[in-house]
Amino acid sequence: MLTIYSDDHHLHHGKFELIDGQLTPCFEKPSRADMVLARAQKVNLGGVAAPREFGLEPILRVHDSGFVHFLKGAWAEWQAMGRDYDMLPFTWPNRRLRQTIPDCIDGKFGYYSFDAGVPITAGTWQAVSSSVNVALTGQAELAKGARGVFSLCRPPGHHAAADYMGGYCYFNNAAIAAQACLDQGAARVAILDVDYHHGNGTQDIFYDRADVLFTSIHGDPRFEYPFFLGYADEKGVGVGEGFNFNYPLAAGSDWSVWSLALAAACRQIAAYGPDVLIVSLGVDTFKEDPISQFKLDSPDYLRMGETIGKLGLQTLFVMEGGYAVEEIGINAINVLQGFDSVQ
Ligand SMILES: NCCCNCCCCCS
Ligand SMILES: [Zn+2]
Repeated sequence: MLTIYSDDHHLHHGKFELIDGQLTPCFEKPSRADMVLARAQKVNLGGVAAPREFGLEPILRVHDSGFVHFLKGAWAEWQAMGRDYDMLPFTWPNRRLRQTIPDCIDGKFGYYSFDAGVPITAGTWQAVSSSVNVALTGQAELAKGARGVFSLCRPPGHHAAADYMGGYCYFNNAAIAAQACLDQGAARVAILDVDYHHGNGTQDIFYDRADVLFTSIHGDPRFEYPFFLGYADEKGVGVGEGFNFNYPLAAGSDWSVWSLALAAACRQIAAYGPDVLIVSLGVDTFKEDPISQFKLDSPDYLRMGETIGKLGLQTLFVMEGGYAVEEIGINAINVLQGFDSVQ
């Protein structure tokens, strides 16, 4: 399987995130993607290609222009205030507060984010733009007929919605790739989000639409981030009703439980009959993940890939989370090798 990868992700390396009351060194760090690339090369998964440049247009097909232009200009605006350290938001427009965009950068940052997990640094814009190009280059390979392609995106994207970032995510790489499929003539695109955390951003983007089926298996929002979306009763709205399926699972869930949810999601995907499948590939479901509470083990990822491969769909794998850095490469590439093992 071909891997699309850009070194530009090294330009984004936040120092701290706020977790459980403490400023903690960022779990979302460059070594994550380095380890995945190294594993892909070690097992000769296939070629590695650099992304092509697609510009802002495909991003603006999914994201609000005010949001995009805020992110593009944020660092320069911050520097102009004499600040040379990471940007972090700290105030958000909660219930019954005005949804008016302030002039002050701290207010704008809060308006365009939903948590403190999104540091903006000097290189963030370049890194997130390249991460989108990695996803779109993978999508272009699929459009040329590839059975499976791996877009090794970093930063991840599934927590980012049209007009807010969060959870280490800035632009929603998978959603932008899905929209590109539709803009190029696909009638239906299915997204399977296997990351430990609910893909709230991806759900939000497509919630009122029938041309994208969203399915997600994740930690139950009653106890797990992102807390405020991801319940099983979220089925879509308007014409989108019936095209959203959430499979929240209890802490401690292992393959025996997780695989049942995968089978259910695959039944929905097969019934939907998509032209293409996009997998938001997070491997923070791993039993040793430092911020997660599922119990999948490395061999389970081979079986995950096989199950997805048996759907018989052209599939774009878009890298999302996974924070056990020593094993992230083994686990992510196991999925792709499992997929490739299905003829
Ligand atoms: N107590 C854990 C807090 C986690 N905060 C953000 C997690 C983002 C995951 C991206 S896949
Ligand atoms: Zn995650």
